[in-house]
Amino acid sequence: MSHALTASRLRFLLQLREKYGPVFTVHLGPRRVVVLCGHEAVKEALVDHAEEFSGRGELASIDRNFKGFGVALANGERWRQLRRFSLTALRNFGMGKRSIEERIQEEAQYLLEEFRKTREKVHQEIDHVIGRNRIPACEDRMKMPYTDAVIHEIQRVTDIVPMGVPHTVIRDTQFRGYTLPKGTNVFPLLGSVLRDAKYFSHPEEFNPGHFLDENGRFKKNDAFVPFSSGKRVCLGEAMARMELFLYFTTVLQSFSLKPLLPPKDIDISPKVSGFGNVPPTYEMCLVPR
Ligand code: HEM
Repeated sequence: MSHALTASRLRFLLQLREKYGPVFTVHLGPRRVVVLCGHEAVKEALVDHAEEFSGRGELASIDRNFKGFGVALANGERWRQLRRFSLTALRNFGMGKRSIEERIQEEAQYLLEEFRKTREKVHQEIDHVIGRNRIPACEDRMKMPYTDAVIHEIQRVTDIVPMGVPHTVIRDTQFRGYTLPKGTNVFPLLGSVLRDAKYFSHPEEFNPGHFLDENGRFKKNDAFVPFSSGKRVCLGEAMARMELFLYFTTVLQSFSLKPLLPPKDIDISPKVSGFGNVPPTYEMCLVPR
C-alpha cells in the first residue's frame, strides 16, 4: 500500500473511491487513515462534525521539524491558543504578504495558457471599473464578478493542496455508520471536492462560468474549498484572497501576458504532486498595454 501511495498517492486513492465509495480506510504502515472524497463527505466531517474532526493528523515529512509546535501542526489547548493568537496577529499586522505573493506568481504562471482565453474579458472589466489611473483596491472586487470568477477558477484548477492537510478525530466519533476511534487520521481530499461533478458542470475544464450565474453575476459554490473548511480552515484565507485579487488586477491593468511557446506546447501538469501540487516553471513576456 505505501509503495502505491508513494508512486501516485492521489490517483491511487481516487481509484479506491471508485470501488469503495466516498469514505474508506487505508492502512499506511501501522497508521489507519480514513479518506474522505467529494464535497458531501468532506463537508459532513469538517463542518457538520467540526469539533470532532478538528485535530491535526500526522505529516511525517514536517512533524520531525515542528514536533507538534506551530499553529498548523499543534493540537489541543496549544493549538486553540496559537490559533486565536495568530488570527489576532494577522488582523493587527497584515502579515504573510510576501509568501502569498510568491504562491500567487506560481499560480498565475501555471494557468497562463488557459488564462489567455479569458484575458480580454478581465482587461475589459479592469478598464471599466478601475481604469488606468489608480491602483486597484479591495472594494473593486465586488464590482468585478468576472475577474473574481477567473481567480476562483484558477484556484480550483491549480488545486495546490489536493489531499488536504491531515486531520484527526479528537474523540471516538460516529461517522456515516462507522466508528472512528480517537486519534484516527483523516485525509479530506480537497482536490476531489474541487472537481466534484455534482458541483462543477465541467470539472476538468478551466471555465470561469463555474462561478457565474446566467446574468454574469458572481455565484458562490459550496464546493470551492481550496482553503479547506471547518475549525482548521486556512488561517490566511481572507488575506490570501485579497492578495490574489490585488496582484492579478495590478499586473493585468498594465500588462498583457504572452507565452514564449505556442499555447498547445505548454505542459501545465504539476512538477510534483503529493500533498501539494507544485506547478512547473514557465517563461513569459509581460507586454505593456
Ligand atoms: C492561496 C493561498 C493558500 C492556500 C490555498 C492555503 C490552503 C490551506 C489549507 C488547505 C490548509 C489546511 C486546512 C485544514 O487543516 O483542513 C491551510 C492551513 C493553514 N493556513 Fe493556509 N493557505 C493559503 C495561504 C495562507 C496564508 C497567506 C497564511 C498566513 C497568513 C496561511 C496560514 C495557514 C495556517 C496557519 C494554517 C493552519 C491552520 C490550523 O491548523 O488551525 N495560509 N491553508
